[in-house]
Order: sequence, then C-alpha cells, then structure tokens
Amino acid sequence: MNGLGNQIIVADMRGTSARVTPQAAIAINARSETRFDQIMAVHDPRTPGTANYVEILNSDGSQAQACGNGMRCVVQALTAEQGRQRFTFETIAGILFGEETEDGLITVDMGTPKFAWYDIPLNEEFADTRQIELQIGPIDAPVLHSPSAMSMGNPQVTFWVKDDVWSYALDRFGPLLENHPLFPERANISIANVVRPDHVILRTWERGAGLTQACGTAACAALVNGARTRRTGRKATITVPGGDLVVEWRADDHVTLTGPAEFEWRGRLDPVTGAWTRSEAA
Ligand SMILES: N[C@@H](CCC[C@H](N)C(=O)O)C(=O)O
Repeated sequence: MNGLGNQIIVADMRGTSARVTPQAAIAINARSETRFDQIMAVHDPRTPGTANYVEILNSDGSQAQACGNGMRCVVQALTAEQGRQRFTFETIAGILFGEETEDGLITVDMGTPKFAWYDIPLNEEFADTRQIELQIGPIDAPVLHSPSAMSMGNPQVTFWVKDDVWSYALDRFGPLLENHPLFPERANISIANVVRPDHVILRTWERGAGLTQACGTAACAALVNGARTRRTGRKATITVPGGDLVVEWRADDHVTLTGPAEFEWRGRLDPVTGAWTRSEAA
C-alpha cells in the first residue's frame, strides 16, 4: 500500500506468534519491487479493547514507535476486509485510534505530543525544546539551525526555513543529523516552510528509511512545533512531496492526521527470511 507515496507493507500476522524479523525487512527492501519505507505488522491483540497490536519496522530493520501514514494503510486494509470503519490499535508507543470517513479519507488519532528533552529523547538537557542548539554548515553561517524538537511517539526535529524546502540538500544533511550524538535513539529530520498559519510545506529524512514522499508523524510534529512556536495555528494543511495531509492539534492535546491510503498489490511473505511471492489476483 502507500500513504501519499510513503511505501508501506501491511503484513497480516494474525493467528501466528511469528514476528517479521529485521533480517526479513532488510531482504525485502533490497529488492526493487518490494522497496518500502515501513512494514506495519498487524498481530492479534494483546490488550482487551484493542483490535490489533501493530509492530512497525523501518526499511533498515529498526523498530519505530509510530507511523502515521502506515496506520492509515492498516485502517484502510481492515475496513476493506471487515466493513467496519473504526479501530483501536496498540503499538509500543501506546493506544491509537483510526477511522475511515465517508469521503474515503482516513483519520488517525496519533496520541499526545511530548516536549521534555528526556522524552524525545535528547542526550543533553534543554529547558525549552521549541528551539534547541543544533546546526549544520559553517559555524558562522549555518545552512540549517535552531530546530524545534519533540516526540510524536518517535523523535522528531523540525528545522524552519523561509525559502524553498527543495533548495536544501536533505539527502546529504539528513543522515548526519539523524545520527547526530544529540539523539540517542536517532531522529526523523524535517525542513519546514510555513507559507501561512494554516499551510506548511515539509520535507523529511526519515530515521531508518531516508528520504520519503511523506512522513505522517513528521507532519504532526511540524504542526505541533509550528503552533507552540506561534508560527501556525492548531490546524493546517501540511504539503509533503507526495501530496497534502491535514493535521490538527486538538484542545484535548491529541493530534489527528488525515489523508488517503492506497492499495497496490498483494502477495505472500515469509516473515523470517523475507522471501515473497506476488499473488495473481489483486
Ligand atoms: N513514515 C512514518 C514514520 C515512520 C517511522 C520513522 N521512520 C521512525 O523511525 O520514527 C510516518 O508516516 O509517520
């Protein structure tokens, strides 16, 4: 499936105790036909009241706590299968809610943001994470500097720019910043241009996956970081390379992400080795 071009494999692991291994993820990603950004492994529920436990793997085999575009794909796959439209899921970051609406778009309640340096986490104490000390480029003329940091379940860093987000070599800066010593669990790195308080243009280098067409949790972080630094309101369209997402930071502190999800093709997957076959029928 894909969520605005974020390449997602929804792996149906219900009825088995097997897990998708990091080795399988790396092997699947090595094939051009199955290159992906995240695998959403949908397991039987672990907690009463939830539909499924969802484990998230990045294309480098690492585990992610949250994936907004992937959750939309899971909601759409389960809605198509079961007819019902609302789901409660458990992930390592907590409980999430997802719903397909009448217009075919999917809204996921991504939970609440965290701002304390130790929750993000950062390796250094910052009293205020709306603007942290971090820069890239020459010390006296940094190319990017003073980003906002927060956790949307996963570590997120938003650099603010006033010009074209495409004029920055994110493919070069992304890996350096993702692995910067300030981030003990690495980080998702975004560049944001606030066009209007209700419109942000965003590019993201994803932890464990690299440049992507869309990153839902980074879009949530751009809105929340925008609102807490008074650059945006509490609801905005976030334009990512793959298209538009709508993010709202509600009065109850929950962040919702709305956008499309698209089925591409189906197959059978060995979760241990990553060997796969494509099904003839869609
Ligand atoms: N594509 C995602 C984010 C996936 C996880 C991220 N790479 C991480 O490791 O935190 C999204 O849509 O949110």
